[in-house]
Amino acid sequence: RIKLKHGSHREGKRTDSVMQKWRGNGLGQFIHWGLYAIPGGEWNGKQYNGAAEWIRSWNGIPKSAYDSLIYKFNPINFNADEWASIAKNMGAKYVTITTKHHDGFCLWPSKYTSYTVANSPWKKDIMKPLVDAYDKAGLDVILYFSIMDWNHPGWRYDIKTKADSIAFEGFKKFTRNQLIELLTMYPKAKGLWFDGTWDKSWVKQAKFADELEAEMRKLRPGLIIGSRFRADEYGKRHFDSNNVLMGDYEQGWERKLPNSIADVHGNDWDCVMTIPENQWGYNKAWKGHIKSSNELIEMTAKAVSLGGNFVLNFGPKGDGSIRDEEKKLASEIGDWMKVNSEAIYNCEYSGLEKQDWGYFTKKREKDKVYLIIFNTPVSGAYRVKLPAKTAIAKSYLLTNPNMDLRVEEVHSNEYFIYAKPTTEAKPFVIVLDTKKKENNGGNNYEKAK
Ligand SMILES: Cc1ccc([C@@H]2N[C@@H](C)[C@@H](O)[C@H]2O)cc1
Repeated sequence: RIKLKHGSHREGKRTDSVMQKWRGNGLGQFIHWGLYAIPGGEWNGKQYNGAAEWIRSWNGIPKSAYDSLIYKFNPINFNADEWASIAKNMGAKYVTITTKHHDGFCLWPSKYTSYTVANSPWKKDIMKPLVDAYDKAGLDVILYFSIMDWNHPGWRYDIKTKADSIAFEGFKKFTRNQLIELLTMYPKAKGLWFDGTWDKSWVKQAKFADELEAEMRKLRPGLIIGSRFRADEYGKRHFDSNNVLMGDYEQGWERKLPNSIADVHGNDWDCVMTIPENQWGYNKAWKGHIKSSNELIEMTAKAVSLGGNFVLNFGPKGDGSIRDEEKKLASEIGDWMKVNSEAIYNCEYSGLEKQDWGYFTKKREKDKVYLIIFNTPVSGAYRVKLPAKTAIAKSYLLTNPNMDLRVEEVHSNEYFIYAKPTTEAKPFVIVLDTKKKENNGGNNYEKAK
């Protein structure tokens, strides 16, 4: 172990109730909204083929033209309650909302820059109605904040000269002021989701960032901050130089999922995911592979089966409305969650060996295991291997708890559960009530002949 002053200050999962609640959320909504939603990936009839929220970085749009989009921000169809109800009906338990993306435009009336909603035709604060609407709908709010800020004159990608260093000191103060401002103006926020922290200029600020994280945690006890915020004094990010997770959960799973429990190193984590291949902000072109609700439900199940949360991104249009394709997916996911969310909420990694038919989840602090079935074997038999001391007390479809399913013990601690797949091509859930095995090792079920 090497001595670190600015490495991780905590090992293992947080056990406090705020983190327990976060851990049990299972499904969240991400919102990417800002000036980039106005061009929507297109400028002067030309398509930007990168991610729409990065259009400012494209040489197809003059930077000054992009920056002047502030004078076009007037989302007449913005309805915070509608966004919150879409998320609630999808079955999301929390939302992560961009307060400021890389372009530096602030969705709140920050005192520390003029590049905010206050100086747009809209004039009003966007964050307050959003935080209040999601809170009223019963969803926790996490604030996304990009450290990298293309609008601030003090931003630098690296610090090479004395002038860079002086400019960046001003930028650091500005950043600290904005973060304290956000936590003060929106005290209901449960956490911060940091982005834009990969450049050398910020990676070199181990001491400053460590002290800033401490200041934020002191101001907001219980605040949830992920592994992406700060690097240690050797520039190590996400995991410090002793390979200990930075922050409260791992934020490395962007548009990808871990494949096995070994990939998550016993940490909390979230996976943030786009519906198209790689568009976070609104893009007029709804092209390439658009994930179906079945795919997104499977990603949610996989994430929860490996002890993480799945956070699905929505990119509202420049006028503040949410596109129909996203609303349709949210309601399809919600239809499934209305029936099956018992296998998602407050569930965790089961410790059981993955089987081909789908994913196991386990209810926290309960002897209840869920089989979320995506691939029905032609045999109609679902294989389950249990630890030696665990027996099956009861097995049934989540949608029909009064009808016991046939269970056959094919070897010791290995069973086939027989169930007819549901008629429509949608995943379904088998529940196992487990119990400790009596010492005679007897099961209630027939032994293999
Ligand atoms: C290379 C790269 C940088 C930043 C991103 C940002 N992180 C996502 C959560 C979005 O905000 C995207 O713009 C994505 C890829």
